[in-house]
Amino acid sequence: MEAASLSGVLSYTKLSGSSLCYSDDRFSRRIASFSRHSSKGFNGVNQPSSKALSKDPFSRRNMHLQAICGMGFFTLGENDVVESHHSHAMEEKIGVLLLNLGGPETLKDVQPFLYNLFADPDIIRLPGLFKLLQRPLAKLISVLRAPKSKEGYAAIGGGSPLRKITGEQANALRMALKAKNVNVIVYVGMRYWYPFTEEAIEQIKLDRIKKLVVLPLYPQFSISTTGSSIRVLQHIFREDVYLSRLPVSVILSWYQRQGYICSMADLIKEELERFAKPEEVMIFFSAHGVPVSYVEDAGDPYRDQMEECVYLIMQELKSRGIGNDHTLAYQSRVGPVQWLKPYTDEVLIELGQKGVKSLLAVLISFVSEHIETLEEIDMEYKHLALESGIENWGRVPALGCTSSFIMDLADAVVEALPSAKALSASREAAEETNYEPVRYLVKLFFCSILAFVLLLFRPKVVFAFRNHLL
Ligand SMILES: C=CC1=C(C)c2cc3[nH]c(cc4nc(cc5[nH]c(cc1n2)c(C)c5CCC(=O)O)C(CCC(=O)O)=C4C)c(C)c3C=C
Ligand SMILES: [Fe+2]
Repeated sequence: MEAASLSGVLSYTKLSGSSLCYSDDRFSRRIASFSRHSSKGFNGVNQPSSKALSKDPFSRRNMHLQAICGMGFFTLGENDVVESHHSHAMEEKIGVLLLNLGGPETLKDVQPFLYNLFADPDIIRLPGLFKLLQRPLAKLISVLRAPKSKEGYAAIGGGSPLRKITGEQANALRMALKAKNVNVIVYVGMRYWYPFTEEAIEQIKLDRIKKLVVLPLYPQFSISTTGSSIRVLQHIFREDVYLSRLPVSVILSWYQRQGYICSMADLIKEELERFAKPEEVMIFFSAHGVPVSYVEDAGDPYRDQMEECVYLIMQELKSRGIGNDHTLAYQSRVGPVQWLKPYTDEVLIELGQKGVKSLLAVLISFVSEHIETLEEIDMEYKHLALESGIENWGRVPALGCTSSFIMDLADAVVEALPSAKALSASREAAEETNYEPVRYLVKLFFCSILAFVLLLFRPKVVFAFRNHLL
C-alpha cells in the first residue's frame, strides 16, 4: 500500500526501466504549491477551475516528474446522508474520505457530468496556451458525446449506480472499523458529480474532524483518477487554516494489498467454477484505459501498477492450483489519441478467431459496478465476443461490499492513521521555495491596470456589459 501525508507530496520519476521510484524532493515542494481555483462550473456545479494546472510549471512540462499526494476517508450513510450527527465517532473525531469519480444519476445529468469530466485538466491535458480552450472544448465535447453516453446510461436503468454503491461501501467500511474499535465518520467525495469532494470537505470542517485518512476507491494510481482528486484536495487544504493543520494520511494505491488480491482471487475462482470446463477458460482482465501519453510522457504509473496487479492475482490463483491462461487489455477509450494497448474489443475478436471458446472477463480498475461493467462489458463486449466465436462467456462481479475486501480497506485505514501529517509544515516550506518577487510584481502591475480600467467604467456601463454577456 502506498500512503502519504498530504504534506508529504510525492513525486514519481520514470527510471530507465519500467519501474517508478517515489521520492520526496525539492520538486515535490514546488508541486505542493500549485494553486487550484474553485469556480462555478456548468449548471452552477462547483468545480475546480481548469486554470489550475495552467499555473503548474512542472507536472505538465516535465517528462519525468509528476507530483501527487493523497488523503483519507469520508463517511456517508446508507441514504447518502453524511453522518455528522453520529456521536460514537465524536470521541476520536477520525474521518475517512472515500474519493470516487461520481456518475450522472439521471439522463438529464449526463451532459453536465461530461462537462465536469472534460473540463478537468487531468482528463484532457492541453499544452501551453491551449489550456485556455479547456472549458469551451469541454462544452463542445460534452454536447457531442452526450447522446452516445445517454444511450449507455439509459441501457443500465437511466443513471449511474455509483453514488448508491459508494454510499454502501462507506457504510460497510464504517461498520468494519467499528468492529475493530475504531470509530470514524466516513465521507464520500466525488470528482465529477454529487456529492462533490468540496461538499465532503465542508462537512469534515463542520464536524471538526481531528484526523483524516483519504482513500481513493481506485486500486491503482492514475493521474486521471486519484491524481486528479488529490489535486482538488491539495488546493482546498492549502487555502484553509483549519484544513492545512489537519493531520491527513493519503492512501495513494492499494492494489498490492493481500486482502484485495485474495478477494479478487476468490471472486475469480467462484466464477470459474460456473463453467463446464473451468481449466479451459481464458481469464480476460480488462482495465479502463488512459491515453498512452499519460504513461509515456507524464510518468503515470497506471500501466505498471495494472500489470503488477494482474501478476499478483494470477500468482494468488496459482497458489490455489488455478493455472489458467490469462491476458490483459484496455477498454473505454475516448477521442482520437492513442490509448493504452491492446484494446479490449480487438483482443476479443483475436481470441475468438484463435479458437478460444470460454472466457471470463475481470474488471480490475474499479471496485463498483458502473456503466463500463454493466453496459460496455455485459452488453457490447459480450455481444462482440459471442459474434467472434467465443461460446461461453462469464464476468466477475465488481468487489462492491464483499466483506473480505471491506475488511481489508478497514485494515488499510488503521495502518494509515499513524502517518497522518498536517499540510501546514510543507506549505511553509513550499512558500519559502516559491517566493518569486518578479511574479509578484507582474501580478501587482496587471491588477493595477485592471483596477484603473474598472474605475473608468461607470456602474451603469458595467451592468450593461454584464447583461450582454449573460
Ligand atoms: C481507473 C478507472 C478510470 C480511469 C483511469 C479513467 C480515465 C478516463 N476516463 C475518461 C473518460 C470517461 N470516463 C467515463 C466514465 C467512467 N470512468 C471511470 C473510471 C476511470 N476513468 C468510471 C468508473 C466511469 C463510470 C462512471 C459511472 O457513471 O458509473 C466517461 C463517461 C461515460 C462515457 O461516456 O463513456 C467518460 C467520457 C478519460 C478521458 C480518461 C483518461 C484520460
Ligand atoms: Fe473514465
